[in-house]
Amino acid sequence: MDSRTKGKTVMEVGGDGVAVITLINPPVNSLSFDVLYNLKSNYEEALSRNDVKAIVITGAKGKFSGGFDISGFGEIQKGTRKEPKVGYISIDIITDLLEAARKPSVAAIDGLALGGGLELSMACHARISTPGAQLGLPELQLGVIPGFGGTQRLPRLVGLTKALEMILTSKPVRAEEGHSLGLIDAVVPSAELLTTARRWALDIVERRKPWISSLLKTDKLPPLGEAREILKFARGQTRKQAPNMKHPLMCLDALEMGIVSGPRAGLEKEAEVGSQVISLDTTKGLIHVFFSQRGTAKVPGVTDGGLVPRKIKKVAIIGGGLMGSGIATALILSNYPVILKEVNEKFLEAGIGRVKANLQSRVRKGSMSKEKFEKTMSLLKGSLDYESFRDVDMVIEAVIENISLKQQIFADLEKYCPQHCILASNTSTIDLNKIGERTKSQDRIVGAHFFSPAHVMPLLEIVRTNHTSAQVIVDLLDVGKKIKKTPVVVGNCTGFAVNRMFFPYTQAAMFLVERGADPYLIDMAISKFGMPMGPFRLCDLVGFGVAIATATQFIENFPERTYKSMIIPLMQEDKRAGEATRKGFYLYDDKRKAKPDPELKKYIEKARSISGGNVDPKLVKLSEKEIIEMTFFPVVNEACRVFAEGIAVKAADLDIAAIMGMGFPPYRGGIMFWADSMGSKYIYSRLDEWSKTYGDFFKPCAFLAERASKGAPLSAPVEQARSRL
Ligand SMILES: CCCCCCCCCCC[C@H](O)CC(=O)SCCNC(=O)CCNC(=O)[C@H](O)C(C)(C)COP(=O)(O)OP(=O)(O)OC[C@H]1O[C@@H](n2cnc3c(N)ncnc32)[C@H](O)[C@@H]1OP(=O)(O)O
Ligand SMILES: NC(=O)c1ccc[n+]([C@@H]2O[C@H](COP(=O)([O-])OP(=O)(O)OC[C@H]3O[C@@H](n4cnc5c(N)ncnc54)[C@H](O)[C@@H]3O)[C@@H](O)[C@H]2O)c1
Repeated sequence: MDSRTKGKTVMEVGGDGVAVITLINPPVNSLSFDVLYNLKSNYEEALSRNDVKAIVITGAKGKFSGGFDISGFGEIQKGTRKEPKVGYISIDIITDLLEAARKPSVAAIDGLALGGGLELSMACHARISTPGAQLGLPELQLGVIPGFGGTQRLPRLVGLTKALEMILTSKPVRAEEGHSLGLIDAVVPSAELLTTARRWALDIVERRKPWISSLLKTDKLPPLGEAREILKFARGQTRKQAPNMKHPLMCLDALEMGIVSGPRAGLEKEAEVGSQVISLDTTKGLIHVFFSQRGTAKVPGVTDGGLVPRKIKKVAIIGGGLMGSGIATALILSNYPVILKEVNEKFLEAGIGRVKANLQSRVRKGSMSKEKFEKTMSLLKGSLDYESFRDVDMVIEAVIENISLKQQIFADLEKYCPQHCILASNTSTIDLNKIGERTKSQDRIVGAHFFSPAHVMPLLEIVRTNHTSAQVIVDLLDVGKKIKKTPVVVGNCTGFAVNRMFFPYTQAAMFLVERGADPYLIDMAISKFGMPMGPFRLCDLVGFGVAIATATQFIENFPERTYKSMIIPLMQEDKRAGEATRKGFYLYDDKRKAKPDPELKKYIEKARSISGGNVDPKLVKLSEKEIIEMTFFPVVNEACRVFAEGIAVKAADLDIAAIMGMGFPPYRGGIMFWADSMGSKYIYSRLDEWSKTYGDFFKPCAFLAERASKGAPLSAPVEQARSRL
């Protein structure tokens, strides 16, 4: 393959008169422009050759195609590639050349056909798939729309309601479901895929099988009035679920056009909208997230050294509380045998009970069978001592946040566990060097910081000290992948990346409220911005005990930039400690529904009198934009410090950490990406102004000041920022 080109197709014509065109672009045979243009020329050749009666399209190495090459969107966004004529690929190539051809085509789908891959197959005249293959249109998840005819062909193949479900949720279906939906014509074992597809194609030629153009099908479409009602409902739901995004509604416009005015008009609308969405900010953010998420597992100096992850056959967890039970659940769900250690029978039973409850909730929701439940639970064994730790490959400590207890446990682990065993801690704040102080095993000590609930939250912060070996990090990255977490490797410091970046967020909110802002308006503005909830609702959810413990760590470690508000401690004194006590910043009813509490004012006033601050008329009347800036720019400031200190290797890792650890809206691209969309100069100037009025809590850090002075993006690596001078 030419090193300048990205992928290709190859065509082989058999003695049976079938031309097999294979998509080749490892690792997922994505449809780059090179692949698409090659496909076009192979197709033209096949149509012009007298020895070709029919065509089969397939993908190399067990994968049909993962869709359009996503990096192509980036090239168009950056202007490094000229956009093809609108509709050139979807109408000129896929519809007029391929679907409308005089010779029939069959898609032979192995493994997966996603996005443009599935769309290409839907333009063929039949689809044969291997069992379990993933079929879907996940484009909305990337901020784009199905742009190779998917908005028109999918509803015609599976019906409008199912097509809407597949497109709006971005969730794929398996081949077997695809078969029952009418998306797939036959499911056959991998070894029979090509022969079946060839035979099917010849059967179409010989009229033994129907020659179906998906675009011309109407039998699965509801009557117009009903279709309009279905689309209206879908629009309403979309507005509610994705209020800050335009592209899902634009996608519905294309779908509707096809149903109301016919598939050709629908294709034209899809092409027009497809081209428009590429330049939306939300699309840029989501595409950045796609690549950044895959980039977190690439750690310079660690994963580029050829190290192979060792096999982790058995894991032990110490502490079966909230976190330990969640971590155990995540591990057994991915088939790791787990030993759970607790202090006594009662706590052990409670810990195992929590794991059971986590799994039972899946059984209740129908996502786990009873058999699978029993099998998964059988991987968990309880223990009250370390005897069974003699053959474990990894231990994750998740006992209460107490330094001397953790130090004792690690000293014990060194005695009982084999030499190769990884010694991990789930501590949220304690210095890992201190935890391992009483051992000689510093090279195998690492942080495995899960987020609560650990079996649900997607992020795993892997915390390395200066002594942690690269092998241990590679091993933990592999475990993270197997338990379906996105791992982010960070350095050792108070709060690591996520808690450290987001601590100022709650602090800023407390500051604003003490100076007269309305807490409920702050929560509302932040929810509208796209966070799952505002800072006050979050404090209630986490509980004031945890909030105070975390604040104490930050006050001790970063006193110069911590705002010491008394609101939470004052409420805690009155035994209102958040949602668990049904009272915090909000009041909670039996169904855990939150409502504002007029009594909150009393605590705010008392805290204000303790801090000596006054109500500031400007802060009483903050606009939503100002609320967002005053709460998130301090987060950006701290993220800059984390980046400058090398706690995170790449700014994109902080983007993923913010999205997956804190629920920062992915369509804003993550904290650093979002900050760069506003510019370092602007953020610096706002923080600088507030720090002069309100104190050092807002003071921009040296890194931010430097980048602002150069007009350099915050996310640029140091070298790149210099070169912009
Ligand atoms: C006229 C208008 C403008 C013109 C533009 C042209 C028109 C454009 C119209 C677009 C039409 C089309 O409808 C749009 C699309 O098809 S968008 C793509 C849709 N597909 C997806 O969203 C799938 C994305 N990929 C995945 O979900 C997964 O990668 C997977 C395929 C399920 C495989 O998962 P897994 O095995 O876990 O592997 P990884 O996720 O780690 O991926 C491995 C590497 O492959 C890279 N990758 C994957 N998919 C793509 C892709 N579609 N494009 C480019 N690269 C892809 C991924 O980044 C990994 O790379 P690294 O190894 O380097 O990390
Ligand atoms: N709660 C969170 O949201 C959260 C999030 C991330 C990390 N963490 C960290 O995870 C750790 C555990 O937190 P948690 O919320 O699960 O606490 P928890 O109080 O719910 O559970 C701790 C468990 O450890 C057990 N334990 C204590 N000493 C033990 C010993 N010697 N051997 C075995 N078990 C022992 C206790 O009996 C208790 O069941 C802490 O370090 C915490 O900072 C907590």
